[in-house]
Amino acid sequence: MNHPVITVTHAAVGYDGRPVLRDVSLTVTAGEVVAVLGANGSGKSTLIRAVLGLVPLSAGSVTLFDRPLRRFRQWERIGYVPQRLGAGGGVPATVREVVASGRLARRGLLRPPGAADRAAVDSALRAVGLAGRADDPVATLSGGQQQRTLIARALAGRPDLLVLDEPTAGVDAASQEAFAGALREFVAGGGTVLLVAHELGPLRPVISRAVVVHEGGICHDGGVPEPAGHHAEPDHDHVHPHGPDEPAGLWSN
Ligand SMILES: Nc1ncnc2c1ncn2[C@@H]1O[C@H](COP(=O)(O)OP(=O)(O)OP(=O)(O)O)[C@@H](O)[C@H]1O
Repeated sequence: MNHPVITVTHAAVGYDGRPVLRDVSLTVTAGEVVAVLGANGSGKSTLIRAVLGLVPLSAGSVTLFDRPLRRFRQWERIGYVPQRLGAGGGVPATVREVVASGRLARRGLLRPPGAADRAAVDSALRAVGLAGRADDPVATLSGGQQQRTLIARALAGRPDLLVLDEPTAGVDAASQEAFAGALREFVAGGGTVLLVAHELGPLRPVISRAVVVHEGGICHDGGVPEPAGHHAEPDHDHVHPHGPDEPAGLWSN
């Protein structure tokens, strides 16, 4: 089960000549749920966008499912939920329509949806707890429910890898719980996840590994660090040693 899904080797990325990531190496293997953490502007989104080929590397390389990025063609194997699209903005589409659009890469534009498409859409809606809202316009949903709709859209494509940029930022608690359940189910079915997060909340038990981006590099790759401010909690008992490489304020903005 430890087949490499994402391999980033000595990657560097910059915008307009300004370096954001320098010499980043990271491997994500099948079945892992890897959280990318770090302060605002540290380069978390840049890292996952580089993995997907959405920003060019100035050095290093990326492989997806053992294929160099420039030769990777099986995009239907990847579900990507970018950072917040913003409010529905009056989009008249129903929840089911948005989720069904996640099947397009699988079935092609010109073929009408078949039983497999409908089953994938229904199961994705159930996974995120929105089966009861399927026929409602997305614009009538809360921000968290809209975010869940986008996650269901990615799941409906039956990807092998899900890449999510801050899927729970500003999302209500019920949606966070629903999302954690959907992720657990996705991974139980053999999926792999790379996600950017500020706070893990209900996702914490689902995360198998955390990567912390700091000053253009990865300063931690391993267990999920404790959130900043944890020491201030009244029941904190100081039984766990903190690693020497754990930067202060990891979770703060
Ligand atoms: N398209 C772009 N053009 C120029 N600079 C950019 C671009 N995208 C990001 N940056 C800059 O690159 C740096 C890293 O941004 P990035 O969005 O990767 O960080 P992040 O860790 O995901 O931040 P946040 O937690 O705020 O989402 C920031 O200084 C940002 O301003």
